[in-house]
Amino acid sequence: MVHPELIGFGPFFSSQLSLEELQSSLVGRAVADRGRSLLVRFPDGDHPVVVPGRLRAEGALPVVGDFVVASPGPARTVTRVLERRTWLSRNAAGGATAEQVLAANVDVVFVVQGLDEGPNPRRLERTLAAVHAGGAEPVIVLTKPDRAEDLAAALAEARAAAPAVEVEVASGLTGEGVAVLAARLRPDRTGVLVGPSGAGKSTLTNALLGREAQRTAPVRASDDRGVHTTSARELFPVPGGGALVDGPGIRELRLWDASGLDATFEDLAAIAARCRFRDCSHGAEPGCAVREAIAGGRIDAARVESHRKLALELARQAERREGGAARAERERWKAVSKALRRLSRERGR
Ligand SMILES: Nc1nc2c(ncn2[C@@H]2O[C@H](COP(=O)(O)OP(=O)(O)OP(=O)(O)O)[C@@H](O)[C@H]2O)c(=O)[nH]1
Ligand SMILES: [Zn+2]
Repeated sequence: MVHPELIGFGPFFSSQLSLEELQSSLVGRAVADRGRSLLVRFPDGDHPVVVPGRLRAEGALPVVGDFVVASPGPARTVTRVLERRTWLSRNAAGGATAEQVLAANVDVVFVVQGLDEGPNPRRLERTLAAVHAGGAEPVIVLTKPDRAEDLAAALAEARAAAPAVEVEVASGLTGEGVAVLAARLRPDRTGVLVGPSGAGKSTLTNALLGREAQRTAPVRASDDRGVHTTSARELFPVPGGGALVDGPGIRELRLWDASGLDATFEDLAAIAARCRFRDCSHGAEPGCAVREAIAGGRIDAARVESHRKLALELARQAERREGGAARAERERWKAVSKALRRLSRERGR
């Protein structure tokens, strides 16, 4: 049995399932996450599911976009979260260095910036690095073209910050470019819009979903408290194909891992490969190809500086994280040696 109602369900996921699971109605996709409750779309309809504490302990909590397997029965319980193909994550708010996955199995991330403020290359680089880290395809979307002082210059600036990323111009107000973005979600890809407050994400989302402009989308599903409006991350089918994840908390992505950095700075990496020293800091070392490229106007000094800052930030994060892991390991060994001492005391008695 195929699952046409499970947008984005394909071979990557079906190969993780047994034949029985595939034929059951117990495979679904999480479509709404309200913090404490999770709504899952199954072939036989939407059901709120129970998420066992075991998954929390394993750090495998399902989020919007995840494909899950549930146990049968009136209260469906998630027994398994399928391996994610991609994800969108940020550091948990509040500065703790814990990763928070905002949405799973996202194919395309629209990185939105408003042309009233102009593209912000440094912010673009930071966001793109976070997107690349989760494996999704980024697309830069410049909104409010009517507010641009110089549209061509703005486009050039955005392209320079992300040589390998497509740049689109779109407006949810006039409808310009909306069809182009919608086409990127067909036939059944999952997209998400990220970007600073006021950039035009809600306006674009409404245009893509073909719904009335509104600040908060009413949640159509109901739970035991009845239909209500809430701030949840939610997956909406897009007319014409695909889906869009919408909801709070997807504003400013903070970096999580370094794997996205190289993809964002491919041009710099290519130049740095020609530095005489492999660990060149592009400071005072002789034979530095990067300094040469800056002097020759082939790369922007601000872009090199941005890369240096992001790399440093990642190194600090990694250090903090490893510090935490080392502490946990010490505690574990303390507990083990204490238990051993107790054991040997008891034996000695
Ligand atoms: N001039 C102009 N204004 C636009 C355009 N698109 C959106 N806006 C306006 O920009 C303002 C912010 O748009 P939103 O869609 O609410 O922005 P947002 O990114 O969702 O903001 P948050 O919800 O705070 O994250 C609104 O007043 C929109 O009407 C556009 O193409 N041109
Ligand atoms: Zn160098």
